[in-house]
Amino acid sequence: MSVYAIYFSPTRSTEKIVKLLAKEFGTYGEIDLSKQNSGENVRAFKEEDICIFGVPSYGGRVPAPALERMKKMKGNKAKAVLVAVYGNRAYEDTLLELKEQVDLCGFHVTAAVSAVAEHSIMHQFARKRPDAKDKKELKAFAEKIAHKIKSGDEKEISVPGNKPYRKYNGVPLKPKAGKDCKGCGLCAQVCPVGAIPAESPKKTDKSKCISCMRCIQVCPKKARKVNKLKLKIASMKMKKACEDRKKNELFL
Ligand SMILES: Cc1cc2nc3c(=O)[nH]c(=O)nc-3n(C[C@H](O)[C@H](O)[C@H](O)COP(=O)(O)O)c2cc1C
Repeated sequence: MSVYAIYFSPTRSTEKIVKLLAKEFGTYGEIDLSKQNSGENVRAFKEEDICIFGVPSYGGRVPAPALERMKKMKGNKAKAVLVAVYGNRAYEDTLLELKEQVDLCGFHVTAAVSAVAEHSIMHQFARKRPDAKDKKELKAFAEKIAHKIKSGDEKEISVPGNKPYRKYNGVPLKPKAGKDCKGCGLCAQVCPVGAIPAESPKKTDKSKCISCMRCIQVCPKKARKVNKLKLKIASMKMKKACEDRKKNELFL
């Protein structure tokens, strides 16, 4: 039996949460779907394997590159645990969309989790989450999931979400490099969708950019930013929906 932490996680909150859950099952392998070439190879799993799939919610949906990169996986009835990580607004159809893809790949979905993490665009929402309370709760979720799997309980789960899925057209916040950019190219190397040309990393291809904010997070000079005014307006619009502390949930 092998355990895998499989995640799309541009700013690494999803990665942290998936690993926190995976740790409860012992040692685990990692598949990082944030890497541009990560969907190229066929990956086949065994029935006894446990795969923990984590994605952030983008507009209440699974980020398109994450879905695309899962398509060549062959579940062969391996057990899947789904994790939707969201920035304290809502995750709407994310778990349902993730479940449908994972089902299509031939996994058996045994549990699902929604978990709150600091908003990767508007950091004032869910700041510093997952915090100690979240971590304790997520650990308890993992124990319950492990118990379900160990006991051989194969009960199908249902997750919240509606069809047709919410429309998602991206967010109009595309990071740009300012005068502090030294052209080191680190952002171009790690961009999940190749939106930053390696030969001129000051530029961003807006048609490819998914606004994941990874380039801002990794820039050693803090030279990449989104438009301040647009960010402020977006934050004001989101304030009411994001203010109160949202909860983590377990679906077993
Ligand atoms: C483009 C984009 C769209 C987002 N949409 C939502 C959303 O609809 N609801 C929400 O609660 N959080 C939303 N968030 C916040 C992320 O889901 C959250 O910060 C998550 O932890 C980011 O995961 P990561 O750190 O693994 O990249 C969005 C973030 C980005 C970058």
